[in-house]
Amino acid sequence: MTTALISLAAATVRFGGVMALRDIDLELRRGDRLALIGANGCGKTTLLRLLHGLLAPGSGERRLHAVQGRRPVQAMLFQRPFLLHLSVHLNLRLALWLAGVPRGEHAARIAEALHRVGLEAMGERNARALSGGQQQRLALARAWMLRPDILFLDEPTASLDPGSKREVEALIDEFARTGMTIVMSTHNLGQVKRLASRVAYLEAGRVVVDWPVERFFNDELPPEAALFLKGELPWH
Ligand SMILES: Nc1ncnc2c1ncn2[C@@H]1O[C@H](COP(=O)(O)OP(=O)(O)OP(=O)(O)O)[C@@H](O)[C@H]1O
Repeated sequence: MTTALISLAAATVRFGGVMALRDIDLELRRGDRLALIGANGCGKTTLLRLLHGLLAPGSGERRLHAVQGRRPVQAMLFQRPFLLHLSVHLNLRLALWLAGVPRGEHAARIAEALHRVGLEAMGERNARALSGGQQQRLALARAWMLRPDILFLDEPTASLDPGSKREVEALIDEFARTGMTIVMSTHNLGQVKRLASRVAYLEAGRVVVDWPVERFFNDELPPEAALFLKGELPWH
């Protein structure tokens, strides 16, 4: 049986006069690799923030379900990672400290995470002086260290060159294979095919389609979603 991690019921988010999300019913299940797609301003980032709990719905409901009797651990990765002008090690140590991880575990967790993303030689470098791709890998290491059940990613490869994009995609794929549930927004349909198991297409704050990835690319879509796919979205 697939287990629900987060449920949204008739959830609405409004920013002043802007209805960013309307009447969203969505269930995130364990093991999902959910891609959120749609035009600029359709509500993808707002939906990520709502699912993550950074925003509360103005009306409707968000429910977080327990995983083996505990609250699921969540982490979020932004398009441009937020890193401090400190060494790679200190950036990671700070994240562990903020998450309340016992001090005795820090060194091992940091070493494992840096190894996993291939940055083990960079520990003493200033995090802000790393390349864009390295910074995103560091942000993935920081998320990985917290052992999240759910990882939210907001256009994680948008500003990266093709090589760095491939490296970051490979890491996301690897994380998902360990059982991590993934929710990501993207403008790249190739990336959706490579990484997602499920696709939600949004338009003007509504979820128009929420289908398994094979169905999304093979079945007849509602006209507005079909029109969007025919547009000039990149595939690489
Ligand atoms: N903090 C905010 N204050 C006011 N309006 C906001 C805020 N955040 C988002 N919005 C508005 O809500 C709508 C949805 O924005 P959102 O950032 O979720 O879209 P998006 O699909 O992620 O866009 P993009 O593809 O450009 O990143 C837009 O009209 C946006 O201007």
